[in-house]
Order: sequence, then C-alpha cells, then structure tokens
Amino acid sequence: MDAAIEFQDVVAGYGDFMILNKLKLRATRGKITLLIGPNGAGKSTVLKTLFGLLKVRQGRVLLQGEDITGASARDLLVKHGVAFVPQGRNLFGQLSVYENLELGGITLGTRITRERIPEVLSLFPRVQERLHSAASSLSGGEQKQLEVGRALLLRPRVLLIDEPSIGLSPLVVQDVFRLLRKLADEQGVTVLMVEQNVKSALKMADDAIALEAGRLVLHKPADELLADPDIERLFLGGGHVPAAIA
Ligand SMILES: Nc1ncnc2c1ncn2[C@@H]1O[C@H](COP(=O)(O)OP(=O)(O)OP(=O)(O)O)[C@@H](O)[C@H]1O
Repeated sequence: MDAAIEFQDVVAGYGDFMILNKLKLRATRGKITLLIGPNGAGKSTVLKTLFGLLKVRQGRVLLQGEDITGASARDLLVKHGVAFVPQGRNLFGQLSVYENLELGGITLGTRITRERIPEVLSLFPRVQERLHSAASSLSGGEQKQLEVGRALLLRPRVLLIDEPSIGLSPLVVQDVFRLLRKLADEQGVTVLMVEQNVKSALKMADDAIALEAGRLVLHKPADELLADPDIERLFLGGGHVPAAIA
C-alpha cells in the first residue's frame, strides 16, 4: 500500500491524559479515508496530532514515508502540504469572502494568493457570487465550502477534515462530499476525514478506519463495511446513537 499517512505506535493526548494509545494506522495516498468510532474514541485527536497541534509523546508520524513527528502546524502546512479544516466555523465573519481567502493564503504572499483565488472559487459557484459579502452572511454550507476553499489555496497534498457536515442540510453535505471525491480523484489529494454521517460518508469514501479508546479496531474498504450487517455495532462501539448513522 502506498501510505501517505502513517502512525507508528503513537501516544498523544491532553495534559497527562493520553487518548491515542500506541495507535497504528495508515491512510493510502490519493484516497479518502474515513475515521469512525464512538464518541471520545480519539478521532479528532488523530487529526490534531497529525497537524502538529498535539505533542507526540511516543511513536512516530510519517507523511509520504518522511518522519514528521514533532513538526509544527506551520511547517506541515507550508513545507509538507497538509491542510486542516477543523470542526465548526473558522472564518473571520466580519470580513468578506475574498478577504478570508486572502488571509488563507498569507503564507503564499499576495501575488500568488490572488492568482490562485479564481481557481479555488471556480469549485464553488455560490461562494463566488458572494465574493464581497461578509463571510458570516453565507449559509452554513457556503461557509464550509469557503473554509475548504481557503485550505485548497495552499494546494495541499493531504487534507484533514473534521466533521464537515455539522449544521448542513443533506443536500449540501452531498456537495461537500462530491468536492472531496473530486479532489482525491482528479488531484490525487489524500483525505482523512472524521464524519458522524457515517453511512453517507462511507458511500463516497475509499477506506474506513474504526477507533476505539485510541486504538485501531478495524481498517477495511468502505464498501465492504457498508455491506457489513454488524455496521451499527462497529460504528458505535456497542453504543446506540441511531441518529448518528441515519
Ligand atoms: N482540549 C482537550 N482537553 C482535554 N481533553 C480533551 C480535549 N479535547 C478532547 N479531549 C478528550 O479526548 C477524548 C477524545 O476526544 P476526540 O475529540 O478525539 O474524540 P472523537 O473520537 O473525535 O469524539 P467525537 O465523536 O465525540 O467528536 C475525549 O475523552 C475528549 O473528552
């Protein structure tokens, strides 16, 4: 397997409380890998650790075979082509769509950023129509598209995305998923995603990794998991949150 991302026995957490428990995982280059598992399993923690926001206490993190353990978020973004779209709203609401994009490209310099903005906007026609509106006036889905667009300005090779569907209508969720599919298929971007809309996400993902208590419990093709009659138990670690898999 051509691993874009590899965790080798990674231990990481918050303060003295370790969440990832000698975690081993691999995500294939140019594919969409979905991280699933019960609440608190450590899914978001994987993304934060990979993006250098949490310290790796033990083990190694590799990107395209290169050891990036301990690299800062800035270096990951600028030198290694990793972009992170966190949960929730992360825009400057009072600033315009265009200004938010300009800020997203701050590490590139103004000239390159301005050259790239049209190419990013071409992916999001509805956002393009609102270029000079305050970001906070966009719908939830448009705001999420703008966040993804802002990350794409840096032409990432790896996109980490945490629960993009929160607060979005099912149709808009499909738009976001289609976009991720396009990035993987046409640009070879590796996507690692956490998403509570598990069934819809599995329909467009390539692989699924299930975590439980900071360890990997399953890694298989998304379509195989979708066909597994034990799917609810696997997703929820024996819990029962039917709305999460509707
Ligand atoms: N900033 C923080 N400080 C302390 N503990 C945290 C922090 N963020 C998360 N945790 C704890 O780490 C554990 C794993 O959290 P994480 O967000 O990675 O889980 P998750 O699998 O993404 O869950 P969910 O599906 O609920 O989003 C949880 O017990 C959570 O309470």
